[in-house]
Amino acid sequence: MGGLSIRGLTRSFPGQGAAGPTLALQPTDLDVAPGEFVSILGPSGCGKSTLLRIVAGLDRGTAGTVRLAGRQVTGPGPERGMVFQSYTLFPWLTVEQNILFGLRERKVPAEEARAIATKYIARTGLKGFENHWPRQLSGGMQQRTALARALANDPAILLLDEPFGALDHQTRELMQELLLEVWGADTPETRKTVLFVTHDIDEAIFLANRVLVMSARPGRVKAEVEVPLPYPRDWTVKTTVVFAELKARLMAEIREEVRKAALA
Ligand SMILES: Nc1ncnc2c1ncn2[C@@H]1O[C@H](COP(=O)(O)OP(=O)(O)OP(=O)(O)O)[C@@H](O)[C@H]1O
Repeated sequence: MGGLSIRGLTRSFPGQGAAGPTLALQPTDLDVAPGEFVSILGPSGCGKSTLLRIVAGLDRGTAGTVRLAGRQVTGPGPERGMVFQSYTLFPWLTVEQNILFGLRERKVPAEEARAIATKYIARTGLKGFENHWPRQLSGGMQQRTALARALANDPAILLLDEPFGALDHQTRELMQELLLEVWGADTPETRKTVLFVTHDIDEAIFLANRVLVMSARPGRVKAEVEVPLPYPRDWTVKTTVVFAELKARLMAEIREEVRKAALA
């Protein structure tokens, strides 16, 4: 699946009134290998969402390049699947229709589209809820549907911006396990590349091959930590010494940045 290569990416937003421009992202380089799962941690306002939105093609960098599977990103495309923190299902469509949406847009034949939807409904534990409306679903179920909708398009990369941020703690932990199950259901060759933005250190470690820490604004990648825990993982890895050591390292990195952001 698609590897990501970012070179010299910056983003500044024009200021309003007397305020000068906001530099959201300092020149940033980042390589993510095909099938790699990378978490991005950083203090509020450090440019995490900006980075993800540019990779998604929903925003443009002020300078620099983003390439996915060798192709320059210039706008949104079905090879990039996104899930946001806020619930973004189409309220006038059922669970199944939401999942079918991108497939219909791409004119995938109806029978094939339905088979794909059925596969992801099963993988995300939504069987029996196909005909429910989003308003009838819990937050966790809505995010399962959003994940299934993103995966149904068979994207090269999944861009997840705090997808579990609005969920209660227990649901969030279940969703983390579900995400790893769904991601791990593919073979290592066909596994999706994932960029996962979060504020939660445990979540970042539990999910990823590699955790990046961004500096306070203007953001840049200031540290990266490999996570040497084998997959498949379940919640018990959170109780291991390796996990605790990684957490201590990342807490030290992130505390420094959160303090800088708070004093800025
Ligand atoms: N459209 C915009 N216009 C002006 N400034 C913006 C815009 N989008 C983001 N910014 C500014 O850019 C900086 C980075 O924002 P961004 O949302 O990327 O941060 P973040 O790390 O995702 O924050 P959080 O963790 O709170 O979601 C912030 O100072 C924000 O106010």
